[in-house]
Amino acid sequence: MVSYDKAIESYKNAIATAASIAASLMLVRGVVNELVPPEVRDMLFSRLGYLRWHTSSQHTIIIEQRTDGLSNNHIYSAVKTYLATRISTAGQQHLRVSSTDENEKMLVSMVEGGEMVDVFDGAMFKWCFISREIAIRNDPSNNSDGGQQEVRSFEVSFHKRHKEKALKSYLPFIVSTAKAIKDQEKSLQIYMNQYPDTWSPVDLRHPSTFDTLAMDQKLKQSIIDDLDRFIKRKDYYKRIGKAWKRGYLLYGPPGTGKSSLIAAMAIHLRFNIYDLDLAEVQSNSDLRRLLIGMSNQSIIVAEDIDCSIEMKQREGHKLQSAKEKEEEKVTLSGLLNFVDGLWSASGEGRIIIFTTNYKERLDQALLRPGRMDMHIHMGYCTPESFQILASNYHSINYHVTYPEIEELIKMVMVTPAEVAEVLMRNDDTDVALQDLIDLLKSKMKQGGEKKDGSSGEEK
Ligand SMILES: Nc1ncnc2c1ncn2[C@@H]1O[C@H](COP(=O)(O)OP(=O)(O)OP(=O)(O)O)[C@@H](O)[C@H]1O
Ligand SMILES: [Mg+2]
Repeated sequence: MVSYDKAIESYKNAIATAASIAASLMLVRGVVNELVPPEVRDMLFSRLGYLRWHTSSQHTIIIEQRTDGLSNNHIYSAVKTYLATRISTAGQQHLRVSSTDENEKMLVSMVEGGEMVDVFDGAMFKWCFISREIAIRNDPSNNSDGGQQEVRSFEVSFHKRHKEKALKSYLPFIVSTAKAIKDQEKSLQIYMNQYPDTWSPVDLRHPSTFDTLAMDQKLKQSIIDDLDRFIKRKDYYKRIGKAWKRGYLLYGPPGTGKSSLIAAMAIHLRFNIYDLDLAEVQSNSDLRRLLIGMSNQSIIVAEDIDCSIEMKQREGHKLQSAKEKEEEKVTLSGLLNFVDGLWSASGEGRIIIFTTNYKERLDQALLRPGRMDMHIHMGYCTPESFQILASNYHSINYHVTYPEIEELIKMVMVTPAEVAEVLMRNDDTDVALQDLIDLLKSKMKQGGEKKDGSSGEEK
């Protein structure tokens, strides 16, 4: 009984001592604020922060915006990006919202002194955003005449038993998540070549993604799988000593989505597109310079290859001098040979895509196995692709006119571009679908029937 009372007593004393320490710390802070110069004050408070670290079960990590007062701390920017996705708008009284340009997404962040809690792997992390003014020392040598500088930092507190987790898992997780977010937001570029050998970029604003692409679902999935497999195989290509590249030949009538598929592939991979206009390339040496000027992890596209260039066999040119070869007009096989030679050394993933409206016009040398890894046929609209287009443009999954439209689509040669155009022309779904029926019927009358009623494949 006695020992119990004693324990209570000493517990009360401990609380009283803690309270008086806290009171004196506050007092100290007040006095210090009044009397002590700012530089010393900052040092003192950081010592008090240090004290707090050791006397409580909470640990704190401070992530300052600048590492040595100058260079940006990339963990700080990663934390900012990451927290913007975790912030609960409901729980915050004040939030800051910003955006760097009109097309950028809004970034939500905490205001000074704001706090939020994030849970990672069962551990609780309390974040606080701090902004302090610190005095800049007089330094005549670099024209600095003192004044104040704003120092921003994030502080994250957690129970000391999570220290390992914080440093070894949580912070690395934040950095990699932020990188993935940035990669996703980074605007892709499409480069076009200009005579003789320069690339000029514009932002890729093509809205096409695999979700909005109207094509056979199985074929779509097999393309996505092929791209994903390719991206994972860097080491495999290195081991077998082959250039880490993959070639796709897209063929089909105009308006069936070949260019849309290329945009969807670029967006899926987050690769830039180099749209190579071969008619602008005068010689192999220009082509070589263009290929060298491409950035890593990109897609090179040559559209309408049946019209733009001859596919000449190079075997007939064996007696040429090296100079003659460089000056020679560009051929597709020359392009493919260059690509093999240049890219096997660089070890970076590249995709090469050729498109044509007339596969049968292409030289057999391009079609033989091993030249282009995958031949993809983009065909006329099928009931399945019609449904994707209707859902894209009118957000519907069914309508009373579907059976009639689908029957007609099975019989008529209509491209997804034609269907898309009619659906887009009218906001009223009933009217748009009726217009489509009219179009299909008039095509039918003009003899635009498919030879094979069900496949939707171009013959
Ligand atoms: N399969 C499709 N899925 C979704 N939209 C499509 C599809 N095909 C065509 N479109 C629509 O039609 C427009 C033109 O299509 P796109 O430029 O992709 O056709 P293409 O096959 O490249 O034609 P071309 O042979 O004339 O270059 C696209 O911007 C898109 O709006
Ligand atoms: Mg096209």
